[in-house]
Amino acid sequence: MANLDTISRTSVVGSGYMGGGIAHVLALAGYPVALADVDAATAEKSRDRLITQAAQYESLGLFPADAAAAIADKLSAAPSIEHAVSDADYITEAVPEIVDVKLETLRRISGSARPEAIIGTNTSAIPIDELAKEVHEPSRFLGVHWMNPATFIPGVELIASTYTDAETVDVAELFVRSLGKITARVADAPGFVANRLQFALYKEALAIVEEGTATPEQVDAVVSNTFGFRLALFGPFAIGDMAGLDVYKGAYETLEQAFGERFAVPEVLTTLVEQGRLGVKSGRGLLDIAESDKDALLAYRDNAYGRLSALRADLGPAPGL
Ligand SMILES: NC(=O)C1=CN([C@@H]2O[C@H](COP(=O)(O)OP(=O)(O)OC[C@H]3O[C@@H](n4cnc5c(N)ncnc54)[C@H](O)[C@@H]3O)[C@@H](O)[C@H]2O)C=CC1
Ligand SMILES: O=C(O)[C@@H](O)C(=O)[C@H](O)[C@@H](O)CO
Repeated sequence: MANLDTISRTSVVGSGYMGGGIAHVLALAGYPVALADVDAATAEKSRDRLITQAAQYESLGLFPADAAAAIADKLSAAPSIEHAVSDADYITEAVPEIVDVKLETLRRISGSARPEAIIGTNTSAIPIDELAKEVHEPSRFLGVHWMNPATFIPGVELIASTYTDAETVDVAELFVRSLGKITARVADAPGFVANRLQFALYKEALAIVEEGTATPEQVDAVVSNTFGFRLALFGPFAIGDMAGLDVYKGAYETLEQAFGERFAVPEVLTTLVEQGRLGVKSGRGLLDIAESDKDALLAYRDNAYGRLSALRADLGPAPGL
């Protein structure tokens, strides 16, 4: 049975944007965090930066009282990668998204870490199987994809490679959840789920701008105030089931006429509509939402959207955007 008894000391290799945020979360949870970077001086500067940032977050009420002192107590700057990982039980790799840099770093990490130490790479899109080839004892290696900024985004993707031991995934999931994060296990495909979808959207948004349909500012306003607003609370399939898959099918037919194969009506959608599985309005859609939950779900939705609108009104517009 997976448990956290085996994790007491952690290390973050690559103490930049993501590694720094992950180090904040680990330190706030009470774990010693050994920071490593390109050299000792950079690791030391990162430690200073993270303590200063923690004090700022604390003053803003984003971190608990005394967070900066607690983080200062837990963060250390290691003289080397090898030194940082030598006695760590859980190691985060967060060096730049350059395959050769990651492979070399993972070779160094896994060559110096204890064989039972778990190593999680924060890669955005590189298949874990590809990175595993340079990892000594790859059964303890997996993708642990935190989102930017790691401190405040709740979701973390967990990606096992062909070599990852099931126990490793279980312990990593238990650990990341114990840090207050929401984990999702996904298969080892390039971009996993988050970036595969995020970058598909981004490319279509660029096409909209390039063809003159909207400016970048208009695209951002539409997305953040329409379906992006909904995505803060529900995923695309829940949203589709609440909208009505017959409506989705009709919209795809229009888009297919305009844009061709790229927007062809998905076969699964045609099948569901033919079966009368339109979503909440017909009892079932792509998801198995129980009929008995329908009213409560829609009531939850309306309340959540109303409260999210109030929060956004309270926050006001983002400066400069
Ligand atoms: N920035 C983002 O929005 C997100 C990035 N990621 C992924 O996280 C990883 C890190 O990205 P960022 O934090 O944005 O990069 P970053 O550039 O902010 O930080 C990378 C850190 O690694 C250090 N570094 C570079 N080469 C090194 C080496 N050979 N050994 C040790 N340290 C080295 C750098 O000095 C820097 O401190 C990448 O794989 C990236 O794709 C994942 C989610 C979001
Ligand atoms: O957006 C995020 O935080 C993650 O999905 C990422 O990995 C980033 O997109 C990164 O790839 C570039 O910011």
